[in-house]
Amino acid sequence: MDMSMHWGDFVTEQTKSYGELVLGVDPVLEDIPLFFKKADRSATEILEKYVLFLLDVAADQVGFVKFQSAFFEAFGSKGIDVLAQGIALAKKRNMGVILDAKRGDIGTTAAAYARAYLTPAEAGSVSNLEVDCLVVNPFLGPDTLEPFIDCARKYGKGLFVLVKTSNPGSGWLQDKIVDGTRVSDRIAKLVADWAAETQGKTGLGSVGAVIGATFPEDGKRLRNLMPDSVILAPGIGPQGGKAEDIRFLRRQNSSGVLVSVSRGITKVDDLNLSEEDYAMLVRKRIESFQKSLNTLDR
Ligand SMILES: O=c1ccn([C@@H]2O[C@H](COP(=O)(O)O)[C@@H](O)[C@H]2O)c(=O)[nH]1
Repeated sequence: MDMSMHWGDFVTEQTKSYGELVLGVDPVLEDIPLFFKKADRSATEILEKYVLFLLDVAADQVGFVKFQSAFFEAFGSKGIDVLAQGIALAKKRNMGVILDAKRGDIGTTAAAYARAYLTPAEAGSVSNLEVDCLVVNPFLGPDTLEPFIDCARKYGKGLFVLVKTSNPGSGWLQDKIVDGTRVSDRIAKLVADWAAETQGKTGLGSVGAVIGATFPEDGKRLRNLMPDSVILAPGIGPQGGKAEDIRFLRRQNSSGVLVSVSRGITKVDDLNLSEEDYAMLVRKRIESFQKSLNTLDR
């Protein structure tokens, strides 16, 4: 996404060309096929080859990639270097880059996170981890999200605020009623206000929400509360969500939904398969998820 673009407009454009599926990149060394593991390669060299391979294989099929920061951090500082390389390659391949780092902290620290991930070099950032969109955590309160929203206002960056997460225990706090309102609805209303304030030409705002595909009924209610937001829906595949579960997350005109799938695209049982077979399998899985999403009633 180039610097003059607005996240909501970019999402509209990319989903028209490539559909709603997002390639999730959550690399685990033990799950990487053996053909990457040449004897002279270190763990981070294997990681690098694997991540760049996935991006090359999928680049003409999907409009977005979501990197899960934790899986890179697990490799230490060299893992972060690979993340930076992956971000650079994805941008070069015209993919929108989402970083799932679930950041959130008191204002000054949030401002440092915003500099790390959402501030362009043209605005003085020296970070090589600048992405188009960041997943953020609202637990510390709305004031702590302001530095991120500022980057959305100033640089057109996108945000996904955790509203209703896909994990089985998400209801423990997110479904609780506080002052007569569910916690998730309360966050959704904040997101809706920020989205309305940051709308682009296509009507989608820069501030969106994570809603797990594993809770379709909540999704329906929450989408109504956030009509102008892009929704990121993880949870399809190993977590039990199905393509049809995202139907009610769509808006009427432009879809406004991104469906991220990580293991369901990249994880294989047979680690002995060849490079050609792995590439073919990844492409076939992407096609199959896209077909399920495209054939859902609109
Ligand atoms: O509510 C949430 C928020 C984020 N995630 C992230 O999405 C992927 C899911 O991986 P799969 O292999 O497709 O299950 C992972 O990076 C999570 O951290 C989520 O699952 N749920």
